[in-house]
Amino acid sequence: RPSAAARCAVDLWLYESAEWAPPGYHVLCISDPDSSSSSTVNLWRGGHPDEKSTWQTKIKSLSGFRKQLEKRAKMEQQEMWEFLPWLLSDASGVPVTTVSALRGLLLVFEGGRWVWPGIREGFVRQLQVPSSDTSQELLNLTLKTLTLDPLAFIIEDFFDKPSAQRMIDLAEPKLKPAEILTEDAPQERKEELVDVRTCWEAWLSPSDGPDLGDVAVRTAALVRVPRELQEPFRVLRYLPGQHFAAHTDYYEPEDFQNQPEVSNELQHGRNWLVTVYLYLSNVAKGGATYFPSTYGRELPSDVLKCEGPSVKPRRGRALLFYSLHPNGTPNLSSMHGACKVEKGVKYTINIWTFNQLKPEATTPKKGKGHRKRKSEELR
Ligand SMILES: O=C(O)CCC(=O)C(=O)O
Ligand SMILES: [Fe+2]
Repeated sequence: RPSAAARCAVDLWLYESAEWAPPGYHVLCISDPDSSSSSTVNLWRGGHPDEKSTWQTKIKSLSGFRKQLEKRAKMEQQEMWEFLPWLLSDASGVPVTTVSALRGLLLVFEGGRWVWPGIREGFVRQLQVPSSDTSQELLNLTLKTLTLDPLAFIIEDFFDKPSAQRMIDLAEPKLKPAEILTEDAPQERKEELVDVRTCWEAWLSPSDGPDLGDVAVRTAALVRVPRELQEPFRVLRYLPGQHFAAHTDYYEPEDFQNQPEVSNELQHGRNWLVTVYLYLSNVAKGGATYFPSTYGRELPSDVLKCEGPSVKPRRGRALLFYSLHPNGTPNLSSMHGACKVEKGVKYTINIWTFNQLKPEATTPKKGKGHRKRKSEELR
């Protein structure tokens, strides 16, 4: 009989070394039941190649198996599961909802959402996503791991050149200097936020044009999180000399201390999960997106200092990175910024995806007293 590893092709799913496997991710391989109707379960806790455990079990119910798994994987009970239960999924991202789907390779994401495993720096994964809502065509994509902490991936040819130009043309008349509104942040934080970004911005919606609609569909398929959790797209334009200081895309509770609505959401575990940046233009010099604090490295004292792994703007290229760990907690290593453009003009589209919808209870019922959220301004 083939080994469990061979049967389930776990090599595509296990981290090469345990050192930087992120919290809240587990890999499973379940054999079909034998004559006594028991199945063999192999669990690689943490996605670590050397943390394997094996047991026999008669699987009777999905909830029973999930309880078993919570124990075996030593998952910590999370309050957040009330709103977004941990995810048990097959390798194509389909959640397991029946006992009969409990077989073969399965993945656990304690934060309740799919998070692409990095495996190792430079790892290349092939996948297919629908090209658009309206066609049956599939687009072949290659996900290349840039860093394991944060989990960041580069994708080439996520959209084509003519569509990049059309998206720029749509955004151009709407561009305005990017504003930073920080009235709710503590004083010292406000000072930090001055001069954070000097680029111009425009907001676009996926309904503004077919290219944007296609990109929305592709992004949702790529990150395996429904489109309803995407926010409107932000286009940024950087002229020579313009930059975006290092920051995180997830919300820091302290920036929302006077906005009970958002604070409450954060307490429920609602936050930004994943960011996809689309590079719409080639830039002759400068303008790379950089990660100064990978692998928990101390933040540079100068948030404008462009250092660490980086991604050069290139028309058609996309950068995908996670602000949250697979267990749903924010990752400070996801800090990033945009180096000053030195020559050329950089255009990007930022697509942010939340991990969950607003908890019902926190949705304001009345318009009065409902303040405009400052969220976008702080990102
Ligand atoms: O333009 C970039 O490369 C990064 C932009 C960014 O970090 C943001 O919009 O949040
Ligand atoms: Fe950002």
